[in-house]
Amino acid sequence: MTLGSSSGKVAVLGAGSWGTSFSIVLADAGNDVTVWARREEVAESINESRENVDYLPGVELPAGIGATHDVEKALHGADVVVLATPSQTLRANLATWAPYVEDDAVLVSLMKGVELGTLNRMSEVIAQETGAGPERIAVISGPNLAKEIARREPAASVVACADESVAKRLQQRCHSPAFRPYTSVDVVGCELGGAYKNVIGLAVGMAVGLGFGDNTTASLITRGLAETARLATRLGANPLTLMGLAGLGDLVATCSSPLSRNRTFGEKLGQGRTVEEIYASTRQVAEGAKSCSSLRALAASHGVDAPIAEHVDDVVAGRLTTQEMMNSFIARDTKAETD
Ligand SMILES: NC(=O)C1=CN([C@@H]2O[C@H](COP(=O)(O)OP(=O)(O)OC[C@H]3O[C@@H](n4cnc5c(N)ncnc54)[C@H](O)[C@@H]3O)[C@@H](O)[C@H]2O)C=CC1
Ligand SMILES: O=C(CO)COP(=O)(O)O
Repeated sequence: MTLGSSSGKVAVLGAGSWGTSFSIVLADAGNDVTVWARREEVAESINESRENVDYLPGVELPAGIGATHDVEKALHGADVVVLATPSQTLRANLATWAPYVEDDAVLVSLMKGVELGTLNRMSEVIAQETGAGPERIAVISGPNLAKEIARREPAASVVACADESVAKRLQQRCHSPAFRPYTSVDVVGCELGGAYKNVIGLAVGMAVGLGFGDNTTASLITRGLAETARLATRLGANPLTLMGLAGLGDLVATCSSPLSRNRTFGEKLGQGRTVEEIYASTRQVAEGAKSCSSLRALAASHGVDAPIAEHVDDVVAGRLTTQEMMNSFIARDTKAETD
C-alpha cells in the first residue's frame, strides 16, 4: 500500500482526547477516518451520537469519522496508522496490532513519552515491534492541546519523518482549514521536545500550585528548554527543532494552559495533593509523571545534566516535597547560563 498525498483511509488507534481531536483534523482534511476504541461502548457512542462523551464531551464529530472496537477492521486498507495511546502501553498494544498493519502503511506517533525501562522513544518502539524502516515511521508534535484543536482553533504542528517525501505527503493528509503542519526530518528532536515539555509542565504546575508567579515559571520554562536541548542535541537532534513548534511552541502551550494535564498534575502536587489522589481523580494520562523517570535515566546514561527531570522524578516518587524542589533549584551550584 503506497502512501497517497491527497486522501485515503486512516486508522487512528486510541480514542482518547488527542486521538479523537486529531481524527477531526484528519476528517476535515478529507480522509476517511476509522478510530479504534479500547472500550466497545466508546466506539458505539461515537457512531451513534457523533460524540466521544468520555474524552471530548460537547464536540460533534464530523461524518468522515467512524469508530470500531475491532482493530483488524480499523487497520484494513489504511495507508496511514496513527498511534494515540498512552506511551507506556504502546509496546504491548503493537504486539497485538502489528500483524494487521498493511504492508508499507506509514505509522505515525502522536505520543509524547519515553518508555520506562528500555528508555526508548516511541519511534524506536514502533520500529522494534513492527519491523518498519525509518521511511515508514513519523511523528506529529507541536502546541496542540486537544480541546482547542477539537474546537478548530487555529494551530500549527510538525510532521517529522526521516524520509522528507513521506513527511510531505503526510503534511498534505493532515492540512485542514484550522491545522497547519510543517515538515521536518528531525524525528529525535520532535519526540524529545514533546516528551520533555511534559516534565517541565509538571515543574511549572508545581510552582503555580505553591503560589509562585511569572518570574518562577519563566525561569523554569527557559531552563527547561536548555535542559531539553542539551539532551536532544546529544542524541542527534537539530537544535533549531527545539526552538520550533515541537520544542518551544509546545513548551509554552503546556506551561501556560490550565488545559494541560501535566501542568494541572503539577499544580495539584504543589497544592499538597498526593500522587495517588491525583491519579484517582482523573482517567486521563499525564505522560510526564512517568517520563520524568525515563528522561532522567536517559540523560544520565548519556552523561547529560538534567536537574529538572531529576527533581520532578524525586517529587513524583515522594522523595522530595515541591517546596524542597524549588529550594534545591536555587541552591544548586552556580554556573554560566550557556554551559
Ligand atoms: N490531549 C492532548 O492535548 C495531547 C496529547 N498528546 C499525546 O497523545 C497521547 C495520548 O494522549 P490522550 O489521547 O490525550 O490521552 P487520554 O488519556 O485522553 O486517552 C488515552 C486513550 O488511550 C486508551 N488507553 C489507555 N490505556 C490503554 C491501553 N493499555 N491500551 C490501549 N489503549 C489504552 C484510553 O482508553 C484512551 O482512549 C499521549 O502520549 C499524549 O501525551 C499529544 C498532543 C496533544
Ligand atoms: O501535548 C499537549 C499539548 O501539545 C497536551 O499536553 P497535556 O498532556 O499536558 O495535556
